[in-house]
Amino acid sequence: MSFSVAVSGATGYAGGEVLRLLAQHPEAEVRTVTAHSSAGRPLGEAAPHLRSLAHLEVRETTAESLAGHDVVFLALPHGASGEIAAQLPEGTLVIDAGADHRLTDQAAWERFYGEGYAGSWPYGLPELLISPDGAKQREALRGVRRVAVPGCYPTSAQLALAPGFAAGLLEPDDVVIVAASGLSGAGKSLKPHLLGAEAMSSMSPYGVGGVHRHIPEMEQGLSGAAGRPVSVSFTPTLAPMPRGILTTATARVAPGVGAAELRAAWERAYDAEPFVHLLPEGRWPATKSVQGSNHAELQLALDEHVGRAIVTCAIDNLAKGTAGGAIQSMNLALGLPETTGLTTEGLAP
Ligand SMILES: NC(=O)C1=CN([C@@H]2O[C@H](COP(=O)(O)OP(=O)(O)OC[C@H]3O[C@@H](n4cnc5c(N)ncnc54)[C@H](OP(=O)(O)O)[C@@H]3O)[C@@H](O)[C@H]2O)C=CC1
Ligand SMILES: CC(=O)N[C@@H](CCC(=O)OP(=O)(O)O)C(=O)O
Repeated sequence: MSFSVAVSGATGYAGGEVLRLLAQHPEAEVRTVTAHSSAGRPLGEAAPHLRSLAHLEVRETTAESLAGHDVVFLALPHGASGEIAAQLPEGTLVIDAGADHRLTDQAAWERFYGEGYAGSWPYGLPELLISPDGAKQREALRGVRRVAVPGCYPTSAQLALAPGFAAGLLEPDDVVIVAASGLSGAGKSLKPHLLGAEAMSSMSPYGVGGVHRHIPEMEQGLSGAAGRPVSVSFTPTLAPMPRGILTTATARVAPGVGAAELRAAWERAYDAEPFVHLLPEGRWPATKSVQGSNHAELQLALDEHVGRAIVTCAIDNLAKGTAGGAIQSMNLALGLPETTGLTTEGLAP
C-alpha cells in the first residue's frame, strides 16, 4: 500500500531533507511540493540534489494545493503552519516540522514566539521517556493524525538527559546545556551572520542568557521524564559545518549516585532502540558519524570532582533533528514498521 504525500516548504532545508528521505521510502509517493517565492518553478531549480523529484512544479502553499493527500508535511517558517493546518481535514496526517504545535503551555509559547498559539499536538520523539515509570512517547504516536516534530536542539538535549531524570538520578534545578549546531539549522534564507566570510573557520554563541525559544521545549520534555519541574540553562553556538549538532548536557547527580548506576540507566533506556545508542565506553559522539542518518549517538561520564553527569549527544539536525524524526513519526502514525525508509548509516569521511 502506498501513501500520497504533499510537502510544503519544499525548497527549504527542512522540506528538502523530508523529500530526500521520502524519495527512498518504499510506501511514500510524493505528489505535491509547495513553497512561496519559488512557486511556479521546477523543484530541481531550488533542490538540484533531489533528482527523482526535480520535475515536480512547486505550487503556492494553500489549503487547496495541500488537499487530497494522505500525509502533509509542513516545513514552513514559525507561525505559518498553525494557520494552514487549521484548514486541513482531520483525517489527513499532518506533520509539522515547525514550532507551532510543540508546547502544551500557552504562556510559555507566547513568551518565546509571540501571538498566535495554535494548541499542542502529539510530540514526535518516540524514544523520549515521558515519565519516571519508563513509559515512552512512542505509544502516543500510533495512529495519530497530527504530529509536532521537535526542534533540533531539544531532540538532542532530551535524548541526552531524559534517562537520568526518569531514573531519579539527576537534580532538576542545575541543568546546563551547551550545543553546537551546523549552519543549516538556521534555514536557507539570507542572514548576514551566516555568510561564509563570517561563519566559516569561526565559532560563536547566540541566543545567550536564557532567551532561546527551545528552552521551554527542553524543560517540558525533561519535566515529564522527571515527574517534577526541571529548569534548564541553554546556550547554543554556531559551528562551521553544514549539518550536525553536538550537545553537551550536564546536571548534578543525586547524593550517592555512582558511574555504574548512571551508565545502567542510559543502557536500559536505549539498548532496544533502533536509532538511539549509548556508545561503548571510551568512544565519544561525533557529528560526522551521524551525518545524513537518523541516528543519535550518546556517551556519558560522571565528573566526580563536581558531582555532575556529563552527557554528550550527536545528531544530524536535518535528519534525526527534523526530517528523519518526522518520517519515524509518520511510520508510527500510519502503522508501518517504525524504521521504514530510515537508516543509521552516516557519511564518512
Ligand atoms: N533547518 C533546521 O535544521 C530545522 C528546521 N526546522 C523547522 O522547519 C521549518 C522550515 O525551516 P527551514 O527549512 O530551515 O527554513 P528555510 O528558510 O530553509 O525554508 C523555508 C521554506 O518555507 C517557504 N516559505 C517561506 N515563507 C513562506 C510562506 N509565507 N508561505 C509558505 N511557504 C513559505 C520557503 O519557500 P520559498 O523558498 O519558495 O520562498 C521555503 O520552502 C521551520 O519552522 C523550522 O523551525 C525544524 C528543525 C530543524
Ligand atoms: C543554527 C540555528 O540557527 N538553529 C536554529 C534552530 C533550528 C531548529 O531546529 O529549530 P526550530 O525547528 O525550532 O526552528 C535556531 O537556533 O533558531
